[in-house]
Amino acid sequence: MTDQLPSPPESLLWPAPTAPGPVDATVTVPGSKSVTNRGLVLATLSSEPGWLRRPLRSRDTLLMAEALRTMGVQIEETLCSASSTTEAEGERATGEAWRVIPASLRGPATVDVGNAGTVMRFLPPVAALADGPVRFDGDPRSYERPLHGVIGALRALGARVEDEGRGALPMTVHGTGSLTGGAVEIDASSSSQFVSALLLSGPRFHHGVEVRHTGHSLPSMPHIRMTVEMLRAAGAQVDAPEDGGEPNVWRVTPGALLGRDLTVEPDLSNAQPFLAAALITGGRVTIPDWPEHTTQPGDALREIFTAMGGSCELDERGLTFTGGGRLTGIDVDLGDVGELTPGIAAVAALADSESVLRGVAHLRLHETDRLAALVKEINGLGGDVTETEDGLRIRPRPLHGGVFHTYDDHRLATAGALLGLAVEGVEVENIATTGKTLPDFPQLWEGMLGSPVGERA
Ligand SMILES: O=C(O)C1=C[C@@H](OP(=O)(O)O)[C@@H](O)[C@H](O)C1
Ligand SMILES: C=C(OP(=O)(O)O)C(=O)O
Repeated sequence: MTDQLPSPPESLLWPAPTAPGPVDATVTVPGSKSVTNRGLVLATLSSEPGWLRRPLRSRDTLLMAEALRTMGVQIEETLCSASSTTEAEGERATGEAWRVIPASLRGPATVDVGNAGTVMRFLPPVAALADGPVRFDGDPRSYERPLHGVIGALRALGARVEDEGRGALPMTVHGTGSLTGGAVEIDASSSSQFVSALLLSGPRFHHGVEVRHTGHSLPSMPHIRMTVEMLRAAGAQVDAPEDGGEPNVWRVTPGALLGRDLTVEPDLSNAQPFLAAALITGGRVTIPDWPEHTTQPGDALREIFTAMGGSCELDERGLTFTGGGRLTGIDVDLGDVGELTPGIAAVAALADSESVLRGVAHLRLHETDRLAALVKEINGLGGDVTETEDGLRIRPRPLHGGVFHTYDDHRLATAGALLGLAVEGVEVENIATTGKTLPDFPQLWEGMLGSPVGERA
Protein backbone atom coordinates (compact mmCIF):
# COMPACT_ATOMS: atom_id res chain seq x y z
CA MET A 1 0.00 0.00 0.00
CA THR A 2 1.05 3.62 -0.47
CA ASP A 3 0.51 6.65 1.79
CA GLN A 4 -0.74 9.08 -0.87
CA LEU A 5 -3.95 7.84 -2.39
CA PRO A 6 -5.48 9.65 -5.34
CA SER A 7 -9.30 9.46 -5.25
CA PRO A 8 -10.36 6.45 -7.29
CA PRO A 9 -12.59 7.20 -10.30
CA GLU A 10 -16.26 6.78 -9.34
CA SER A 11 -16.60 3.87 -11.73
CA LEU A 12 -14.20 1.93 -9.52
CA LEU A 13 -16.28 2.47 -6.38
CA TRP A 14 -18.71 -0.26 -5.36
CA PRO A 15 -21.42 0.93 -2.96
CA ALA A 16 -21.29 -1.85 -0.37
CA PRO A 17 -24.88 -2.88 0.37
CA THR A 18 -26.08 -2.60 3.96
CA ALA A 19 -27.92 -5.64 5.28
CA PRO A 20 -31.68 -5.12 5.19
CA GLY A 21 -31.99 -7.48 8.18
CA PRO A 22 -30.59 -10.80 9.36
CA VAL A 23 -29.30 -12.68 6.31
CA ASP A 24 -30.75 -16.10 5.63
CA ALA A 25 -29.14 -17.82 2.68
CA THR A 26 -27.36 -20.80 1.24
CA VAL A 27 -24.20 -19.80 -0.60
CA THR A 28 -22.33 -22.18 -2.87
CA VAL A 29 -18.69 -21.15 -2.69
CA PRO A 30 -16.36 -21.99 -5.62
CA GLY A 31 -13.36 -24.29 -5.28
CA SER A 32 -10.26 -23.74 -3.17
CA LYS A 33 -7.43 -21.74 -4.70
CA SER A 34 -4.83 -23.61 -2.68
CA VAL A 35 -6.18 -27.06 -3.61
CA THR A 36 -6.68 -26.16 -7.29
CA ASN A 37 -3.16 -24.82 -7.73
CA ARG A 38 -1.55 -27.73 -5.89
CA GLY A 39 -3.71 -30.11 -7.94
CA LEU A 40 -2.52 -28.53 -11.18
CA VAL A 41 1.16 -28.76 -10.17
CA LEU A 42 0.90 -32.37 -9.00
CA ALA A 43 -1.04 -33.40 -12.12
CA THR A 44 1.66 -31.77 -14.25
CA LEU A 45 4.38 -33.75 -12.50
CA SER A 46 2.47 -37.06 -12.71
CA SER A 47 3.31 -39.92 -15.00
CA GLU A 48 -0.26 -40.17 -16.34
CA PRO A 49 -3.19 -37.83 -17.09
CA GLY A 50 -5.44 -36.70 -14.27
CA TRP A 51 -8.68 -34.82 -13.56
CA LEU A 52 -9.47 -31.80 -11.45
CA ARG A 53 -13.21 -31.52 -10.86
CA ARG A 54 -14.85 -28.31 -9.70
CA PRO A 55 -11.58 -26.38 -9.98
CA LEU A 56 -11.55 -22.73 -9.02
CA ARG A 57 -11.57 -20.50 -12.12
CA SER A 58 -10.06 -17.26 -10.89
CA ARG A 59 -7.10 -15.04 -11.73
CA ASP A 60 -4.65 -17.06 -9.60
CA THR A 61 -5.68 -20.45 -10.95
CA LEU A 62 -5.92 -19.33 -14.57
CA LEU A 63 -2.41 -17.89 -14.26
CA MET A 64 -1.23 -21.26 -12.92
CA ALA A 65 -2.91 -23.17 -15.76
CA GLU A 66 -1.54 -20.79 -18.39
CA ALA A 67 1.98 -21.01 -16.96
CA LEU A 68 1.91 -24.81 -17.10
CA ARG A 69 0.60 -24.70 -20.66
CA THR A 70 3.49 -22.47 -21.71
CA MET A 71 5.83 -25.17 -20.39
CA GLY A 72 4.12 -27.83 -22.55
CA VAL A 73 1.32 -29.27 -20.39
CA GLN A 74 -2.10 -29.79 -21.95
CA ILE A 75 -5.00 -28.62 -19.80
CA GLU A 76 -8.44 -29.16 -21.31
CA GLU A 77 -11.44 -27.47 -19.77
CA THR A 78 -14.66 -29.48 -20.01
CA LEU A 79 -18.14 -29.64 -18.55
CA CYS A 80 -18.89 -33.01 -16.96
CA SER A 81 -22.22 -34.67 -16.41
CA ALA A 82 -22.81 -37.09 -13.56
CA SER A 83 -22.64 -40.05 -15.94
CA SER A 84 -19.02 -39.32 -16.81
CA THR A 85 -17.87 -39.16 -13.20
CA THR A 86 -16.54 -42.05 -11.15
CA GLU A 87 -18.98 -43.70 -8.79
CA ALA A 88 -16.87 -42.69 -5.82
CA GLU A 89 -17.07 -39.03 -6.75
CA GLY A 90 -20.82 -39.27 -7.37
CA GLU A 91 -22.96 -36.17 -7.65
CA ARG A 92 -20.36 -33.78 -6.29
CA ALA A 93 -18.21 -34.18 -9.34
CA THR A 94 -20.64 -32.75 -11.88
CA GLY A 95 -19.87 -29.33 -13.34
CA GLU A 96 -16.62 -28.01 -14.67
CA ALA A 97 -13.58 -30.26 -14.88
CA TRP A 98 -10.01 -29.86 -16.09
CA ARG A 99 -8.17 -32.74 -17.73
CA VAL A 100 -4.43 -32.39 -17.23
CA ILE A 101 -2.18 -34.24 -19.64
CA PRO A 102 1.44 -34.10 -18.53
CA ALA A 103 4.25 -33.75 -21.07
CA SER A 104 7.99 -33.20 -21.10
CA LEU A 105 8.37 -29.72 -19.66
CA ARG A 106 10.21 -27.26 -21.87
CA GLY A 107 11.48 -23.73 -22.21
CA PRO A 108 11.96 -21.15 -23.46
CA ALA A 109 8.80 -19.99 -21.72
CA THR A 110 7.58 -16.91 -19.90
CA VAL A 111 5.42 -17.22 -16.82
CA ASP A 112 3.20 -14.36 -15.66
CA VAL A 113 2.71 -14.91 -11.93
CA GLY A 114 0.37 -11.90 -11.52
CA ASN A 115 0.40 -11.48 -7.75
CA ALA A 116 -0.21 -15.15 -6.98
CA GLY A 117 2.02 -16.47 -4.21
CA THR A 118 1.25 -20.04 -5.27
CA VAL A 119 2.39 -19.38 -8.86
CA MET A 120 5.54 -17.40 -8.03
CA ARG A 121 6.67 -19.97 -5.41
CA PHE A 122 5.38 -23.36 -6.62
CA LEU A 123 6.53 -23.01 -10.24
CA PRO A 124 10.29 -22.20 -10.07
CA PRO A 125 11.05 -25.78 -8.88
CA VAL A 126 8.84 -27.10 -11.71
CA ALA A 127 10.76 -24.87 -14.15
CA ALA A 128 14.03 -26.38 -12.93
CA LEU A 129 12.71 -29.68 -14.32
CA ALA A 130 11.96 -28.13 -17.73
CA ASP A 131 14.39 -28.29 -20.60
CA GLY A 132 15.21 -24.65 -21.35
CA PRO A 133 14.99 -21.25 -19.69
CA VAL A 134 11.78 -20.16 -17.97
CA ARG A 135 11.39 -16.46 -17.25
CA PHE A 136 9.19 -15.37 -14.34
CA ASP A 137 7.58 -11.94 -14.19
CA GLY A 138 4.43 -10.48 -12.65
CA ASP A 139 2.59 -7.52 -11.16
CA PRO A 140 4.77 -4.80 -9.58
CA ARG A 141 3.82 -6.13 -6.12
CA SER A 142 5.20 -9.58 -7.01
CA TYR A 143 8.71 -8.00 -7.12
CA GLU A 144 8.35 -7.12 -3.44
CA ARG A 145 7.05 -10.45 -2.19
CA PRO A 146 9.61 -12.82 -0.65
CA LEU A 147 11.07 -15.47 -2.95
CA HIS A 148 14.62 -15.77 -1.53
CA GLY A 149 13.85 -19.11 0.16
CA VAL A 150 12.88 -20.74 -3.14
CA ILE A 151 15.73 -19.18 -5.15
CA GLY A 152 18.40 -20.07 -2.55
CA ALA A 153 17.08 -23.62 -2.17
CA LEU A 154 16.95 -24.26 -5.91
CA ARG A 155 20.57 -23.16 -6.25
CA ALA A 156 21.58 -25.40 -3.36
CA LEU A 157 19.76 -28.30 -5.05
CA GLY A 158 21.63 -27.82 -8.33
CA ALA A 159 19.61 -25.32 -10.42
CA ARG A 160 20.84 -22.17 -12.17
CA VAL A 161 18.71 -19.14 -11.37
CA GLU A 162 19.42 -15.69 -12.77
CA ASP A 163 17.92 -12.94 -10.61
CA GLU A 164 20.57 -10.20 -10.89
CA GLY A 165 21.16 -10.47 -7.17
CA ARG A 166 17.64 -9.39 -6.23
CA GLY A 167 16.51 -12.62 -4.57
CA ALA A 168 13.13 -11.76 -6.04
CA LEU A 169 11.21 -11.41 -9.30
CA PRO A 170 11.75 -10.95 -12.19
CA MET A 171 14.09 -13.89 -12.71
CA THR A 172 14.92 -16.78 -15.02
CA VAL A 173 15.27 -20.44 -14.06
CA HIS A 174 17.57 -22.25 -16.49
CA GLY A 175 16.04 -25.72 -16.47
CA THR A 176 18.07 -28.68 -17.74
CA GLY A 177 15.32 -31.30 -17.67
CA SER A 178 16.25 -32.66 -14.26
CA LEU A 179 17.47 -31.63 -10.80
CA THR A 180 19.80 -33.38 -8.38
CA GLY A 181 17.81 -32.52 -5.24
CA GLY A 182 18.83 -33.62 -1.74
CA ALA A 183 18.94 -31.77 1.59
CA VAL A 184 18.41 -28.05 1.92
CA GLU A 185 17.95 -25.52 4.74
CA ILE A 186 15.63 -22.56 4.34
CA ASP A 187 14.16 -19.80 6.46
CA ALA A 188 10.45 -19.94 5.62
CA SER A 189 9.32 -17.51 8.31
CA SER A 190 8.11 -15.08 5.64
CA SER A 191 6.05 -17.69 3.74
CA SER A 192 5.07 -21.32 4.21
CA GLN A 193 4.86 -21.49 0.43
CA PHE A 194 8.67 -21.89 0.26
CA VAL A 195 8.34 -25.27 1.99
CA SER A 196 5.30 -26.33 -0.05
CA ALA A 197 7.04 -25.35 -3.30
CA LEU A 198 10.03 -27.60 -2.69
CA LEU A 199 7.96 -30.53 -1.43
CA LEU A 200 5.54 -30.47 -4.38
CA SER A 201 8.30 -30.99 -6.98
CA GLY A 202 10.44 -33.13 -4.63
CA PRO A 203 9.34 -36.56 -5.95
CA ARG A 204 10.76 -35.61 -9.35
CA PHE A 205 14.24 -34.64 -8.08
CA HIS A 206 16.87 -37.41 -8.43
CA HIS A 207 17.47 -37.59 -4.68
CA GLY A 208 14.06 -36.34 -3.66
CA VAL A 209 14.23 -33.50 -1.17
CA GLU A 210 14.77 -32.88 2.54
CA VAL A 211 13.65 -29.42 3.62
CA ARG A 212 14.76 -28.10 7.00
CA HIS A 213 13.17 -24.84 8.16
CA THR A 214 15.64 -22.83 10.23
CA GLY A 215 13.73 -19.58 10.85
CA HIS A 216 12.17 -18.34 14.10
CA SER A 217 8.59 -19.18 13.15
CA LEU A 218 6.66 -20.83 10.37
CA PRO A 219 3.28 -19.43 9.31
CA SER A 220 0.34 -21.24 7.71
CA MET A 221 1.07 -24.79 8.91
CA PRO A 222 -2.29 -26.10 7.62
CA HIS A 223 -1.17 -25.15 4.11
CA ILE A 224 1.99 -27.24 4.53
CA ARG A 225 -0.18 -30.12 5.77
CA MET A 226 -2.33 -29.67 2.67
CA THR A 227 0.80 -30.08 0.55
CA VAL A 228 1.83 -33.22 2.42
CA GLU A 229 -1.67 -34.79 2.21
CA MET A 230 -2.03 -34.03 -1.49
CA LEU A 231 1.43 -35.42 -2.24
CA ARG A 232 0.58 -38.63 -0.38
CA ALA A 233 -2.75 -38.92 -2.19
CA ALA A 234 -0.76 -38.75 -5.44
CA GLY A 235 1.39 -41.65 -4.30
CA ALA A 236 4.42 -39.80 -2.89
CA GLN A 237 6.21 -40.90 0.24
CA VAL A 238 6.55 -37.97 2.63
CA ASP A 239 7.91 -37.82 6.18
CA ALA A 240 6.51 -34.87 8.09
CA PRO A 241 7.01 -33.50 11.62
CA GLU A 242 3.38 -34.06 12.64
CA ASP A 243 3.79 -37.81 12.07
CA GLY A 244 6.47 -38.11 14.72
CA GLY A 245 9.29 -36.87 12.49
CA GLU A 246 11.92 -34.28 13.38
CA PRO A 247 10.43 -30.83 14.05
CA ASN A 248 10.67 -28.48 11.06
CA VAL A 249 11.97 -31.19 8.70
CA TRP A 250 10.13 -32.71 5.72
CA ARG A 251 11.46 -35.49 3.47
CA VAL A 252 10.07 -36.52 0.10
CA THR A 253 11.31 -39.75 -1.51
CA PRO A 254 11.91 -39.71 -5.28
CA GLY A 255 9.26 -41.58 -7.27
CA ALA A 256 6.52 -41.39 -9.87
CA LEU A 257 3.29 -39.52 -9.09
CA LEU A 258 -0.09 -40.99 -10.01
CA GLY A 259 -2.69 -39.23 -12.12
CA ARG A 260 -5.62 -38.48 -9.81
CA ASP A 261 -9.30 -37.84 -10.10
CA LEU A 262 -9.58 -34.99 -7.63
CA THR A 263 -12.71 -33.10 -6.66
CA VAL A 264 -11.74 -29.69 -5.31
CA GLU A 265 -13.31 -28.66 -1.96
CA PRO A 266 -15.05 -25.28 -1.71
CA ASP A 267 -12.65 -22.49 -0.70
CA LEU A 268 -13.32 -22.15 3.03
CA SER A 269 -11.37 -18.88 3.27
CA ASN A 270 -13.68 -17.49 0.61
CA ALA A 271 -16.63 -18.75 2.68
CA GLN A 272 -15.45 -16.34 5.36
CA PRO A 273 -17.32 -13.19 4.25
CA PHE A 274 -20.60 -15.11 4.03
CA LEU A 275 -20.20 -16.71 7.46
CA ALA A 276 -19.22 -13.31 8.80
CA ALA A 277 -22.41 -11.85 7.32
CA ALA A 278 -24.43 -14.30 9.43
CA LEU A 279 -22.43 -13.27 12.48
CA ILE A 280 -22.70 -9.52 11.87
CA THR A 281 -26.41 -9.48 11.06
CA GLY A 282 -27.52 -12.13 13.55
CA GLY A 283 -28.65 -14.24 10.59
CA ARG A 284 -27.95 -17.67 9.18
CA VAL A 285 -25.82 -18.86 6.25
CA THR A 286 -25.29 -22.40 4.99
CA ILE A 287 -22.24 -23.33 2.93
CA PRO A 288 -22.91 -26.64 1.11
CA ASP A 289 -20.15 -29.26 0.72
CA TRP A 290 -18.17 -28.09 3.75
CA PRO A 291 -15.70 -30.98 4.14
CA GLU A 292 -15.71 -33.11 7.30
CA HIS A 293 -11.96 -33.42 7.12
CA THR A 294 -9.84 -30.71 5.55
CA THR A 295 -6.46 -29.06 5.81
CA GLN A 296 -7.86 -25.69 4.70
CA PRO A 297 -7.24 -22.93 7.26
CA GLY A 298 -10.79 -21.66 6.74
CA ASP A 299 -12.06 -24.58 8.81
CA ALA A 300 -10.79 -22.64 11.86
CA LEU A 301 -13.60 -20.14 11.27
CA ARG A 302 -16.00 -22.51 12.99
CA GLU A 303 -14.10 -21.99 16.24
CA ILE A 304 -13.09 -18.34 15.74
CA PHE A 305 -16.53 -17.03 14.75
CA THR A 306 -18.18 -19.14 17.45
CA ALA A 307 -15.91 -17.44 19.99
CA MET A 308 -16.98 -14.08 18.52
CA GLY A 309 -20.66 -14.76 19.18
CA GLY A 310 -22.16 -17.28 16.77
CA SER A 311 -22.79 -20.99 16.61
CA CYS A 312 -22.44 -23.57 13.89
CA GLU A 313 -23.61 -26.96 12.84
CA LEU A 314 -22.02 -29.31 10.32
CA ASP A 315 -24.45 -31.81 8.79
CA GLU A 316 -25.46 -33.24 5.42
CA ARG A 317 -26.55 -29.77 4.21
CA GLY A 318 -23.06 -28.37 4.85
CA LEU A 319 -21.96 -25.87 7.47
CA THR A 320 -24.70 -23.66 8.86
CA PHE A 321 -23.47 -20.68 10.81
CA THR A 322 -25.89 -18.67 12.93
CA GLY A 323 -25.17 -15.27 14.43
CA GLY A 324 -26.10 -14.84 18.07
CA GLY A 325 -27.12 -11.18 17.83
CA ARG A 326 -24.07 -10.00 19.74
CA LEU A 327 -20.49 -9.62 18.50
CA THR A 328 -17.64 -9.99 20.96
CA GLY A 329 -13.96 -9.22 20.48
CA ILE A 330 -11.30 -11.91 20.44
CA ASP A 331 -7.66 -12.33 21.43
CA VAL A 332 -6.25 -14.88 19.01
CA ASP A 333 -3.05 -16.08 17.34
CA LEU A 334 -3.75 -16.25 13.60
CA GLY A 335 -0.25 -17.44 12.57
CA ASP A 336 -1.66 -20.69 11.21
CA VAL A 337 -4.52 -19.04 9.38
CA GLY A 338 -3.11 -15.66 8.34
CA GLU A 339 -5.24 -15.30 5.22
CA LEU A 340 -8.33 -15.03 7.48
CA THR A 341 -7.01 -11.87 9.19
CA PRO A 342 -8.66 -9.13 7.06
CA GLY A 343 -12.13 -10.65 7.49
CA ILE A 344 -11.66 -11.20 11.22
CA ALA A 345 -10.38 -7.63 11.61
CA ALA A 346 -13.52 -6.30 9.91
CA VAL A 347 -15.80 -8.30 12.23
CA ALA A 348 -13.71 -7.21 15.23
CA ALA A 349 -14.16 -3.55 14.28
CA LEU A 350 -17.94 -4.04 14.67
CA ALA A 351 -17.75 -5.95 17.97
CA ASP A 352 -18.61 -4.71 21.45
CA SER A 353 -15.15 -5.29 22.96
CA GLU A 354 -11.48 -5.05 22.04
CA SER A 355 -9.67 -7.64 19.88
CA VAL A 356 -6.00 -8.49 19.56
CA LEU A 357 -4.90 -10.42 16.46
CA ARG A 358 -1.43 -11.93 16.88
CA GLY A 359 1.14 -13.98 14.97
CA VAL A 360 0.65 -12.34 11.57
CA ALA A 361 3.71 -10.12 11.02
CA HIS A 362 4.25 -11.87 7.67
CA LEU A 363 1.03 -10.29 6.36
CA ARG A 364 3.09 -7.16 5.70
CA LEU A 365 4.41 -9.03 2.64
CA HIS A 366 1.12 -10.44 1.34
CA GLU A 367 -0.85 -8.99 -1.63
CA THR A 368 -0.32 -5.64 0.08
CA ASP A 369 0.95 -4.73 3.56
CA ARG A 370 -2.28 -6.01 5.08
CA LEU A 371 -1.60 -4.74 8.60
CA ALA A 372 -0.95 -1.16 7.47
CA ALA A 373 -3.86 -1.28 5.01
CA LEU A 374 -6.36 -2.51 7.60
CA VAL A 375 -5.27 0.18 10.08
CA LYS A 376 -5.56 2.92 7.48
CA GLU A 377 -8.86 1.84 5.98
CA ILE A 378 -10.77 0.93 9.16
CA ASN A 379 -9.52 4.12 10.83
CA GLY A 380 -10.54 6.03 7.71
CA LEU A 381 -14.12 5.04 8.55
CA GLY A 382 -13.71 6.27 12.14
CA GLY A 383 -12.22 3.12 13.69
CA ASP A 384 -9.44 2.71 16.23
CA VAL A 385 -6.99 0.09 15.01
CA THR A 386 -3.29 0.06 15.83
CA GLU A 387 -0.51 -2.06 14.46
CA THR A 388 1.45 -4.17 16.94
CA GLU A 389 4.75 -5.91 16.28
CA ASP A 390 2.98 -9.03 15.02
CA GLY A 391 -0.59 -8.02 14.36
CA LEU A 392 -3.43 -5.64 15.18
CA ARG A 393 -5.22 -4.21 18.22
CA ILE A 394 -8.80 -3.26 17.38
CA ARG A 395 -10.93 -1.11 19.67
CA PRO A 396 -14.44 -0.91 18.25
CA ARG A 397 -15.89 2.57 17.72
CA PRO A 398 -18.96 3.78 15.84
CA LEU A 399 -17.98 3.85 12.16
CA HIS A 400 -19.14 6.11 9.35
CA GLY A 401 -19.24 5.79 5.56
CA GLY A 402 -16.39 6.58 3.19
CA VAL A 403 -14.12 5.08 0.56
CA PHE A 404 -12.48 1.79 1.56
CA HIS A 405 -9.28 1.44 -0.51
CA THR A 406 -8.24 -2.09 -1.40
CA TYR A 407 -4.67 -1.96 -2.81
CA ASP A 408 -5.38 -4.75 -5.35
CA ASP A 409 -6.00 -7.11 -2.43
CA HIS A 410 -9.01 -9.41 -2.73
CA ARG A 411 -9.27 -9.90 1.04
CA LEU A 412 -9.22 -6.15 1.71
CA ALA A 413 -12.14 -5.85 -0.71
CA THR A 414 -14.23 -8.50 1.07
CA ALA A 415 -13.34 -6.92 4.43
CA GLY A 416 -14.75 -3.62 3.11
CA ALA A 417 -17.95 -5.36 2.01
CA LEU A 418 -18.35 -6.78 5.53
CA LEU A 419 -18.07 -3.36 7.13
CA GLY A 420 -20.62 -2.07 4.62
CA LEU A 421 -23.21 -4.55 5.92
CA ALA A 422 -23.39 -2.60 9.18
CA VAL A 423 -22.21 0.88 8.18
CA GLU A 424 -24.07 3.07 5.67
CA GLY A 425 -22.15 4.72 2.85
CA VAL A 426 -19.09 2.44 2.58
CA GLU A 427 -17.74 2.45 -0.97
CA VAL A 428 -15.26 -0.31 -1.77
CA GLU A 429 -12.61 0.57 -4.32
CA ASN A 430 -12.07 -1.92 -7.15
CA ILE A 431 -14.33 -4.74 -5.99
CA ALA A 432 -13.20 -6.59 -9.14
CA THR A 433 -9.93 -7.33 -7.37
CA THR A 434 -11.84 -10.15 -5.61
CA GLY A 435 -11.36 -11.95 -8.96
CA LYS A 436 -7.93 -13.07 -7.71
CA THR A 437 -9.71 -15.93 -5.95
CA LEU A 438 -13.49 -15.30 -6.10
CA PRO A 439 -14.56 -13.75 -9.43
CA ASP A 440 -18.31 -13.74 -8.71
CA PHE A 441 -18.09 -12.11 -5.31
CA PRO A 442 -20.41 -9.12 -5.97
CA GLN A 443 -23.12 -11.40 -7.43
CA LEU A 444 -22.81 -13.94 -4.61
CA TRP A 445 -22.94 -11.12 -2.06
CA GLU A 446 -25.97 -9.45 -3.56
CA GLY A 447 -27.63 -12.87 -3.96
CA MET A 448 -27.09 -13.61 -0.28
CA LEU A 449 -28.62 -10.28 0.71
CA GLY A 450 -31.49 -10.67 -1.74
CA SER A 451 -32.76 -13.88 -0.16
CA PRO A 452 -35.99 -12.96 1.59
CA VAL A 453 -35.53 -12.99 5.35
CA GLY A 454 -37.07 -16.03 6.95
CA GLU A 455 -37.18 -18.03 3.72
CA ARG A 456 -34.26 -20.35 3.15
CA ALA A 457 -32.71 -20.27 -0.31
O1 LIG B 1 0.12 -22.49 0.23
C1 LIG B 1 -0.90 -21.84 0.06
O2 LIG B 1 -1.81 -22.17 -0.71
C2 LIG B 1 -1.04 -20.59 0.85
C3 LIG B 1 -0.24 -20.37 1.94
C4 LIG B 1 -0.31 -19.15 2.75
O3 LIG B 1 0.79 -18.33 2.39
P1 LIG B 1 1.83 -17.68 3.46
O4 LIG B 1 2.42 -18.80 4.24
O5 LIG B 1 2.78 -16.96 2.57
O6 LIG B 1 1.00 -16.77 4.31
C5 LIG B 1 -1.61 -18.39 2.53
O7 LIG B 1 -1.58 -17.14 3.15
C6 LIG B 1 -1.90 -18.25 1.04
O8 LIG B 1 -3.10 -17.56 0.85
C7 LIG B 1 -2.08 -19.63 0.42
C1 LIG C 1 -1.91 -14.49 0.83
C2 LIG C 1 -2.76 -14.88 -0.13
O1 LIG C 1 -2.45 -15.29 -1.39
P1 LIG C 1 -1.11 -15.76 -2.11
O2 LIG C 1 -1.36 -17.17 -2.55
O3 LIG C 1 -0.92 -14.83 -3.24
O4 LIG C 1 0.03 -15.69 -1.11
C3 LIG C 1 -4.23 -14.88 0.13
O5 LIG C 1 -4.97 -15.42 -0.73
O6 LIG C 1 -4.68 -14.36 1.17
